[in-house]
Amino acid sequence: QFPRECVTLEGLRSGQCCPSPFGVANDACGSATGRGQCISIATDASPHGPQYTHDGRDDRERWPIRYFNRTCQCNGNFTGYDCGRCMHGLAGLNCDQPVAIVRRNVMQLSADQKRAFVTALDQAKRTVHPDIVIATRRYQDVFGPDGNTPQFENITIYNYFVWTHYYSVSKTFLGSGQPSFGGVDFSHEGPGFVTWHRFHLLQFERDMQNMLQDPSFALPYWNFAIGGSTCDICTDDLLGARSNLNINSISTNSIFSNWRVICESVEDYDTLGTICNNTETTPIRRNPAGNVARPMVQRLPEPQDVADCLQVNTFDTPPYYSTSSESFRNTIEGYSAPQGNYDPVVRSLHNLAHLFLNGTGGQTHLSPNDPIFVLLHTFTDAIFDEWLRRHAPDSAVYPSENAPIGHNRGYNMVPFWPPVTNAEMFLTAPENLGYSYEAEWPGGNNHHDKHEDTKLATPKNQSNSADLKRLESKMLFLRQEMAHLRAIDVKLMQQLMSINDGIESIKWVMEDKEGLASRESSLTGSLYSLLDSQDDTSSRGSFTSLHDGHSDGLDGISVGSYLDTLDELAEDLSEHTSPTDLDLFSDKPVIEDETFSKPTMRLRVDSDEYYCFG
Ligand SMILES: O=C(O)c1cc2cc(O)c(O)cc2[nH]1
Repeated sequence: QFPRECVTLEGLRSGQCCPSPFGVANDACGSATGRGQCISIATDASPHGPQYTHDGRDDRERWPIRYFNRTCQCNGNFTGYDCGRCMHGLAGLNCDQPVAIVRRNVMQLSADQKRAFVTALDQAKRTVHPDIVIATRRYQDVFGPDGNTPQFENITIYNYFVWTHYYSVSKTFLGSGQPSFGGVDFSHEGPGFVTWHRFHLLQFERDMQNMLQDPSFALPYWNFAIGGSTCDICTDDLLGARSNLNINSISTNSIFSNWRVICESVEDYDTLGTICNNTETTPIRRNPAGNVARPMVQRLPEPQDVADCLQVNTFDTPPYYSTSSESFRNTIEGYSAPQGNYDPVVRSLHNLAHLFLNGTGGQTHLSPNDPIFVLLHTFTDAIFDEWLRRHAPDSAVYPSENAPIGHNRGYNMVPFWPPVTNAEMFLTAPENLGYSYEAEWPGGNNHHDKHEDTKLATPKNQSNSADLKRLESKMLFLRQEMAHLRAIDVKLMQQLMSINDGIESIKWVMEDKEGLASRESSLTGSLYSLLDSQDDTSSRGSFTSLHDGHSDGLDGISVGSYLDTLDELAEDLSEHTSPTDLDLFSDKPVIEDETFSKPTMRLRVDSDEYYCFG
């Protein structure tokens, strides 16, 4: 939640968190190099909805003002709590090199890619976050029992991802002996659901990129809209199969069977007023499709549910809550039916996917402990991004007031640092946030037409389209190869002409030496006739079929013919020249960058065209 260097006594008392990048002393936000400057934090002053009735009692109100009121504002493409990093999708010293981050269907990754992803998650579970520490006490106790010991703790990268979710959904503590207030949720049941989870993933992806030192690392997604009652990603090469010994556990063949959850003691936090920390307790529980008491959550969403949801035109509707009807946000979140109508008994799409998991992943304070959360939310985010692309909404459709606390457009999302508003995540991802999804959606650009075919790509036709993409890139590769071959073609042609020049010189020498009458040059004739013929019976095979509709005019030249020609020339030369004469040429490779200087000549390469070299 806060950079380690800011949670000193001095930092907390000053309310300023403007570190210097790269360990340089006294260069707040890298202002000396123009990276950024330390500014006052703006917070949302608009009224929130009626759900929260305890103003003044919660550290998360007007986030992050209870802890800090000054932060770095970064210039240009710089970002981060100290302006020491590049904005999403950019890399390099000056943050001016684009990096393509493509989030792909996890089922379509190769075995190596799957293994690398699982291994990276496990590394994140064990690696202490290099920059961020978490508060382990509410603000009133954060200076410790003696008032001089800030109550912050290290946390691993993955556990930080879990902790931020827990902190955003936790209840408002109202004092010992009083029940905590549960009518508050800074990341669900409001318009901020999509923007909060989007940033949550972005931050985690960024942490993973830094950990792996790979700026192109991309989180994959789980297309959970496949219907049926099978968790297709619950296999040991991915998120873990079911244990043979315990229906609620993950197979010991999966690395995730070793994971232990954090934030489990929610009753303690709520009664004692404490906060979850990095303490790991019990294994992940998961029993996909196993909630027999609730048959409606025993099946995954259908492909058609996604197609329907994408056609809900309005981003959100009053009261901007889990009771909103005809709201895209409430539909993708899953409190409405996929067609948009609110129905209190319905659980669909995102909510349904959570509840289907039936265990750790189905409880809001715990759910990211199950790494399926990551993939479930990347797919949710992919749907959100597709909705943004299709409907191209004005930023004003995101409510600026009267949404539940934390969900107004200008609210800084809790508990992220540096402050980031919901509005900043309400933008199409490829153009504004530096990542995209490799996903197939129904109907292409048919977003406003309810009558067109809007069937979501099933895993089968998704894999067809991935095959198509692979085929396209193979074709691109082949075209490049062809261009390369054409370049070789030209060089061969040039060398042939040089050889021809040489032959002409030899002829001269021989004629001169032997005083023979001038005769018709069989060699030159041979060269010309061979190039004319483009003979498919060539012993080297013909390359004339290379023509691909992207002609640069050289496609008709046959490399095979040139090589044949060279053979014949060599034969001719051996017949008509002495070894001494051949020595003139023998140290020249057939393909070499440098060409002999040669007179301009026109060379016929097929019946209609002449090419000019010289
Ligand atoms: O009951 C629901 O609808 C429900 C459960 C659940 C768990 C979770 O982690 C979420 O993020 C949402 C959610 N909804």
